[in-house]
Amino acid sequence: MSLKLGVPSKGRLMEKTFQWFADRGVTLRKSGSDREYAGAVDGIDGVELVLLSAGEIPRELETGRIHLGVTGSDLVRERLSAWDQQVDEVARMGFGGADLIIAVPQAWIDVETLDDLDAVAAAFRAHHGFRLRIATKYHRLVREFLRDNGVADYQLIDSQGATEGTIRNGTAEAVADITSTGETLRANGLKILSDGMIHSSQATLFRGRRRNWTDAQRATFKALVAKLTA
Ligand SMILES: Nc1ncnc2c1ncn2[C@@H]1O[C@H](COP(=O)(O)OP(=O)(O)OP(=O)(O)O)[C@@H](O)[C@H]1O
Ligand SMILES: O=P(O)(O)OC[C@H]1O[C@H](OP(=O)(O)OP(=O)(O)O)[C@H](O)[C@@H]1O
Repeated sequence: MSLKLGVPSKGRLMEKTFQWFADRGVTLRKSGSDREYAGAVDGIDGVELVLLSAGEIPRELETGRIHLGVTGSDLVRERLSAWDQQVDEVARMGFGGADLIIAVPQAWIDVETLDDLDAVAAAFRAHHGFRLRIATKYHRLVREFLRDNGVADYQLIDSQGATEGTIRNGTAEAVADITSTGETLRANGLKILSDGMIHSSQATLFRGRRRNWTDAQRATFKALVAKLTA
């Protein structure tokens, strides 16, 4: 059986992933039409390309349905519990960079740090009778980060998109989201807490730690890594 490599099927990560492999002598391409999620690999034998949503790749690595996968380091940490026991990093790829941060309205002039947020959260609850709301799609990472930093008086509101808009819409008081240029934060009148950096993400090639690989798959993996990291 071949070694299965999962890469993002569309969007910002797909093209740069294809380019990264091409620069190292391995050609990945979609076979068939643009909507068909099958692919082909040239430049090395025994590797099969599987096109998947970036968000699904962590789980596919965990279950062993793919052996290698490219996705954001944020998504692996968010989607897998004890991620470093499920996957190994093979290569940080140097693109797809984005920071997962906590931001609050610029108008909150007394709130610059997590300690300030904690104080505001306690006052907020006393005043409103419910906990300050933080909108995010990164539930695991945000909970762990706030727990480790002693912030407890909050609730998470699930937001799968347009997260920065939740404050204007009155459904959250703060957000935890990805930023790259910072434009979305600025446009929504938000500022990042000075110690509010949760994770600095980039596209990364991961290997699943399930070790039920055949000898042929191991040999292919060795040859591929030699090419990619030469
Ligand atoms: N400006 C940005 N905004 C959002 N994500 C970004 C940005 N820059 C890089 N990324 C990274 O891209 C990855 C998310 O990619 P994408 O949205 O295509 O995946 P997805 O969640 O699987 O989406 P979908 O479910 O729509 O396929 C994350 O690792 C994220 O950190
Ligand atoms: O710092 P910036 O360069 O402004 O980028 C950050 C924005 O990009 C992402 O949204 P995306 O475009 O993925 O849409 P989404 O709101 O559906 O997640 C992210 O959720 C932020 O909203």
